[in-house]
Amino acid sequence: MRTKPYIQDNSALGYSVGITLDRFIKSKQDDFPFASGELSQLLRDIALATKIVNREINRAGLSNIGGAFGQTNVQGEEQQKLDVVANIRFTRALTKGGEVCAVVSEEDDEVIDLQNNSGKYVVAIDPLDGSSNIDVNISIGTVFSIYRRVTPLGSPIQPEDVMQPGNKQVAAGYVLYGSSTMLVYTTGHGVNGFTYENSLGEFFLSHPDIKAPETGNVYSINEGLYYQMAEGLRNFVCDCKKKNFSARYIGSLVADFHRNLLKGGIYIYPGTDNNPQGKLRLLYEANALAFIAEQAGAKATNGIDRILDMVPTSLHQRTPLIIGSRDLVQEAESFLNGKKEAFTEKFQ
Ligand SMILES: O=P(O)(O)OC[C@H]1O[C@](O)(COP(=O)(O)O)[C@@H](O)[C@@H]1O
Ligand SMILES: [Mg+2]
Ligand SMILES: [Mg+2]
Repeated sequence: MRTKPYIQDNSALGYSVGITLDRFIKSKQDDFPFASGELSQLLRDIALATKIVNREINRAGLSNIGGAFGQTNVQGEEQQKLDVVANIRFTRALTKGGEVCAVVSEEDDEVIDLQNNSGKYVVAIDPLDGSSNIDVNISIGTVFSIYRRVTPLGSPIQPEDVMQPGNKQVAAGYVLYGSSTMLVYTTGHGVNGFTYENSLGEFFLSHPDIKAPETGNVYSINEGLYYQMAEGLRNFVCDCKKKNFSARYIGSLVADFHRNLLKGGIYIYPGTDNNPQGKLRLLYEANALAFIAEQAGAKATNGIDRILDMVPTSLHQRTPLIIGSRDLVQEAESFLNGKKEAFTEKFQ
């Protein structure tokens, strides 16, 4: 019998779909020499829930799960039906997976104890980010952080399992439901992005080893808050205008962050006179994105401290967030701390 070696040739295909998320996760298990595969399985569970949520989002305009749910969450914000649906889908996937002992979710006032004391991991999640954009067909997201529990396996979960600083994350990621659906995650060994192929029902590696540009010319901030924020930040915003930067603000943190991560730019959600700690939540919004930002060479601060070093004091704690290209974040910090000459011409 004559044989010939297989030589991969994609030239006739037009495009190559490449490596699936599943296969990628498996290949990366070598990053954890003593790993038993549970973290890998947990990432797969999240990816599976993501596919289901993606389907729900896609057809929300045709089904009865668009619109308001008629209740407010613990933050006092009006829940959308998809907030609730996504919360159920993710929590259910994490419960069935068996690797997780507790979940902190934006949509639940208390920690959800999954009654699985052998689960090694704790997950903090914003099941649906940017939910005010759902009904107007604008990009939305999911954000998640994964921690290893610190108390012994088999014992009931304790506050210290849940209230860990961001620098203890073992993995974090986000999903962007945009013109395509993408899952971006890190396990502390760089950042990789996967694009969802609808008809195959698979995520494929499309953005390997993402590196954030060191600087950029995009600033993203809700300028309606201008007169309520610190003078230093106002001066920074004026400086961006003076430099003819582009203002880009979608109002979905994941989407704003993702654009700036790939193209260069800075995202700011400031503390204000009315809300000195801003709006974004430390445990399930800021920490995950800060971990990803740093892994991609970008920066994240609350204006004083590195986000990842903040020690949480409450479950739904908020924090100001300045995140994005390294040089721009440093610049904003300098303005905020009064080290830069104030830009005198006032923005009116
Ligand atoms: O409308 P604002 O005040 O600019 O706030 C926008 C921010 O609020 C959020 O929508 C909060 O997220 P949720 O939808 O998960 O509550 C962020 O995604 C976004 O960056
Ligand atoms: Mg959010
Ligand atoms: Mg949300």
